Amino acid sequence: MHSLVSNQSDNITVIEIENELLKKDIEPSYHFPGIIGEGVEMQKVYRLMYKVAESNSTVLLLGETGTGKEVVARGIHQASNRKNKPMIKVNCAALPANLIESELFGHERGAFTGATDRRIGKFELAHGGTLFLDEVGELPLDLQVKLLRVIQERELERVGGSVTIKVDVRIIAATNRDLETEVEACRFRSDLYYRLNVFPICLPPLRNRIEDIPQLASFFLSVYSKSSGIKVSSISNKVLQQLKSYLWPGNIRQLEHLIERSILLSNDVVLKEVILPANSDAGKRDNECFKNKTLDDVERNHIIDVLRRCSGKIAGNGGAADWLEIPATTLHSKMKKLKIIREDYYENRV
Ligand SMILES: Nc1ncnc2c1ncn2[C@@H]1O[C@H](COP(=O)(O)OP(=O)(O)OP(=O)(O)O)[C@@H](O)[C@H]1O
Repeated sequence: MHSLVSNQSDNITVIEIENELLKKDIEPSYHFPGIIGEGVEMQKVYRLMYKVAESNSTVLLLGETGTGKEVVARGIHQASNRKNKPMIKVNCAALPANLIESELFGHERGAFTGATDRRIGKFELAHGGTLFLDEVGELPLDLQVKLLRVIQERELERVGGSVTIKVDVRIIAATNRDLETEVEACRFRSDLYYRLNVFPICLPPLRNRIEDIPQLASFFLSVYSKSSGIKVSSISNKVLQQLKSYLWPGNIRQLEHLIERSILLSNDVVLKEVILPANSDAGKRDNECFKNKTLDDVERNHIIDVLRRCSGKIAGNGGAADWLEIPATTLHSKMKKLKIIREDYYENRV
């Protein structure tokens, strides 16, 4: 009897492996509305977005400034079951340290001088939806502790309040810092880093996806031609060549602004001239955030997170396999392959 069961599960595994191989041959190309770029680097990003969107897992978006982290955060939110609830954005770098706490968690009337009314914080506003923590690497250390608690417990108290409020929020965080370096330098708490780094997605710099430049440039051309009322409908080959050989330290944002400016200066329906600054060494840096982030790393982190949320339950109703929508046998083989052991996901909470 025992060998029959194990043979059956072996057969299932073989069929699944064959299916996986077949799927690889017909890997679909993904598309997210409003996100331009069909090249191979963005296909990798879309694939990860697609895989994570419908889960509740925390996503960490990494990439240089202007690479589209906010655009991707919105894409994930729109593709999730939370799309009819708000996505609330907090820019952790834009607020003075003393205001971020009440911005995130809200405050009660009289909590501090100037708190003349009760204020609902962004966590509560995002209830049922998504909270986008932009520039999370800039968060002061004392607030990192408070954020960690809300992420772990999904509950908070408003500043000056004593009532505990439960929140159902999906977190997407973004940073252009190398958080591992920040952790080593003791500027970012390692426990918060591990909580956020559940499903990292690295956005490629524009210089690594030059195949997308013509499409992005035409997209911005049509947007800004329309909004400015100046008819410029195509781009000369010479300009396209220039755009492709530039290193784009400011990434897509820089390309967008360049096209906007060039339209205003153009007096032809074909864009024949753009004024690009000289390439600097800053743009030549390798994209650090790709370091040690293979698809296996991403998959491993995601499985561990799901296992934690399912309190270590693998099979059956409410188990991790159920959540991941794969057979328990597949999950077992993935765990074996990715060397996931009980200690990775079973926490002894005090
Ligand atoms: N794939 C894309 N398709 C269309 N527009 C894009 C894309 N990626 C980025 N953009 C545009 O480029 C600009 C910068 O994008 P975004 O703000 O998402 O970048 P970011 O990585 O969050 O930047 P920062 O780190 O500076 O906050 C925005 O105007 C956005 O609309």
